[in-house]
Amino acid sequence: MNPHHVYANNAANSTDSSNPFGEDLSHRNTAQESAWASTNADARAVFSYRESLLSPTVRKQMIKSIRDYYAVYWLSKLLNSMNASGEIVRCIVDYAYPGAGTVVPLLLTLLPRDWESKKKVTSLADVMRGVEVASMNDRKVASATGGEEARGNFRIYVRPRPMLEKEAAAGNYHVISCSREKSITLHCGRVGRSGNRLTTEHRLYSFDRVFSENTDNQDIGNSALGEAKVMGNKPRTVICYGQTGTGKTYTFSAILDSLGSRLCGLDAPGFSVYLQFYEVHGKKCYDLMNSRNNLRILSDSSERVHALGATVVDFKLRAEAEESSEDSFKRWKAVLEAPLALRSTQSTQRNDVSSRSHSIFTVTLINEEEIRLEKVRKEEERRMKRMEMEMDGSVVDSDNSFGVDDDEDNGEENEGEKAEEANANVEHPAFSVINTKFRLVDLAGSEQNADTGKMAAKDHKESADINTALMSLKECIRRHRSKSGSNYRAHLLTRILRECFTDVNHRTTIFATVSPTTIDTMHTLNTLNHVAMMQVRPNKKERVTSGSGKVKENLGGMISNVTVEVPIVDSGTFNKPVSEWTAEEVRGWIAVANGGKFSHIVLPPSLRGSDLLKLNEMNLSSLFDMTRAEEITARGVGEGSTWVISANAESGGGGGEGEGGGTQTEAEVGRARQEIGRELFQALRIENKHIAQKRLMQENKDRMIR
Ligand SMILES: Nc1ncnc2c1ncn2[C@@H]1O[C@H](COP(=O)(O)OP(=O)(O)OP(=O)(O)O)[C@@H](O)[C@H]1O
Repeated sequence: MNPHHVYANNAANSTDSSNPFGEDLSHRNTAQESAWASTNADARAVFSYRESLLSPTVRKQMIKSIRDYYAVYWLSKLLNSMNASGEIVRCIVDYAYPGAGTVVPLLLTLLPRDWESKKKVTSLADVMRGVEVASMNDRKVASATGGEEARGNFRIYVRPRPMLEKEAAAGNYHVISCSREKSITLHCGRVGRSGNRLTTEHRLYSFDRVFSENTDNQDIGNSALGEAKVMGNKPRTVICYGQTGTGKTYTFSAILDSLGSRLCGLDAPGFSVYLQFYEVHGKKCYDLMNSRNNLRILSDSSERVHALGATVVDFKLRAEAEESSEDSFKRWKAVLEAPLALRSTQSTQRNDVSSRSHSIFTVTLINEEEIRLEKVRKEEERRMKRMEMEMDGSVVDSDNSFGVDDDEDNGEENEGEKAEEANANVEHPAFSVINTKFRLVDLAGSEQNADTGKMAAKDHKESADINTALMSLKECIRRHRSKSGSNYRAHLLTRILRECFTDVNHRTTIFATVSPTTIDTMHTLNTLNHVAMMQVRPNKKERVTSGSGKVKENLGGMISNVTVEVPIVDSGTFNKPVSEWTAEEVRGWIAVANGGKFSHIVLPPSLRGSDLLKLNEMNLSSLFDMTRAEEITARGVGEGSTWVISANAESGGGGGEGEGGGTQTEAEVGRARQEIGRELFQALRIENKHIAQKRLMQENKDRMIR
């Protein structure tokens, strides 16, 4: 047996946590991560993203890739605007990035000169195309989102929070950036299964509004409440949505303060303000204004939803004539202090004070005169009805119009009491005459199993309930947007928010909060993808070209997706003969040679250039003599320390790495192996010849100068 083959099998069975790059990979080897790596595709993705933070080599390349993306983005914009000649651009680029990174080769692809010899960088040319698509679509979206009608009654705002101190201390770096108040770019990096290449994806999304990390709370409050004096003249719901620990409650509190300060500064004699505050926890509903009393959610005959028995606090705008707006605001804070403290929270792995429920706060602003008139009208209606019934000789019924009681979990109640309470609610001005209604919702955060590792079974169930509620909400919004009917009855939360999907006059703003850090890339991706789907499509027919040349369906607000493959090991300049390459240089070359064709191959860590040259085509093929089953087993044990090859990945499938691919017969795998061995053999010789030529030219040049 070939000695290298023996090594391959040893490597596959090794439990050594070091990898060919000499890094500490202990973080890869926990039992859970091994399980993730071989079973759950989603968890595997989290693992790859984490790797782009934890491995110093990957981290360096990831940061460089983000920097290069922006350099290319702005330089391509500059190019477009100044109509510069190739030579000028080359000078600018050389000055700004002297021989560094991928920027220069990227921009060189723009220049007609040398175009033919740059053919091997086709994927880089694709990157440029992607960037152009991004800037083009940016303009399209800006104009398409202009009309009020076209935008529908949902608005999507995105608020990234700043990086927390503990995150920075743990070595996190930024993977998002916001520009021009409308767009946000998320940079995702995923390490390929071989450990040789990093795929960086730069996803540019456009929304109604994107705040910067430094936006202050007052700005947030103003955006949530609108420009109107108090809170707009249309009923409105603001929903804080996002991953756990990203600032939903922080944003919710900011909006509450802004609302309070607006109301307290109001000089509106004859108006009353009514407050309700309750939370949905699992299938139950609790009154936060009154010691967490159990509430029932009922729908009336016109399908309006009411929290039966919820305390309605009459907040006097000016308790006394001489009360200042500052004192009024203090009163506002005092009224809300107890309910805020009563919310279900828990310390979790991601947030010391994590909300475990969905809090719903409602403010109703009512003109007392209208209430008086409404009462008169109602009394008159009742009197007429009674008279009609007396004339018919039928029984007089109460005007309890509540028809549906869907929450079976809340137990039986005395019917008389229920009717009485229902009447009380119906009669309450907050539900009969509404001049302006503003509802603020702080959703519980979405979580993934990776975040809930230390939770008890009960907490996992709670977390699953939260995710179910959020899924229902997303589905309702998606259906509403695609006009395919509403299914708000699916969950208590969506029943409460029914008007958002059924009332054409109701305005809903989603504040999607996201984390800026590497470790949360997967979450941020999910949040942005979900809110992008909630956003009205700027143009239904619009398609987006990704950097890899694939056409993808536009995700509502998402407008561009650029994918760049980055070798993890720096290739250096390759100006010494192959026979002199160190093991590190061999890996560097493997990662980039033939446009990355061999990048998924993992070679024995100590294989030097001289060793490689000794192998013929057959010997090179046998380096990868592993069946698919072995390959999968090998993934669990310190990824990157095994030799793997997937015929799928190598035959141009692109997505072969880490995806598992389709089933292959042994003969197919064998053929693929032979093919790659032959190509590798030839590529090595061509590279050797090329280096020798370069050397000769350089020597001639030096001689001429002398
Ligand atoms: N924009 C911001 N500026 C400064 N700090 C912030 C910001 N957003 C959030 N934070 C901080 O981040 C932490 C988590 O915020 P918060 O509790 O609001 O998250 P959450 O999304 O409500 O989490 P959960 O879903 O678990 O309840 C808090 O310490 C908060 O002070």
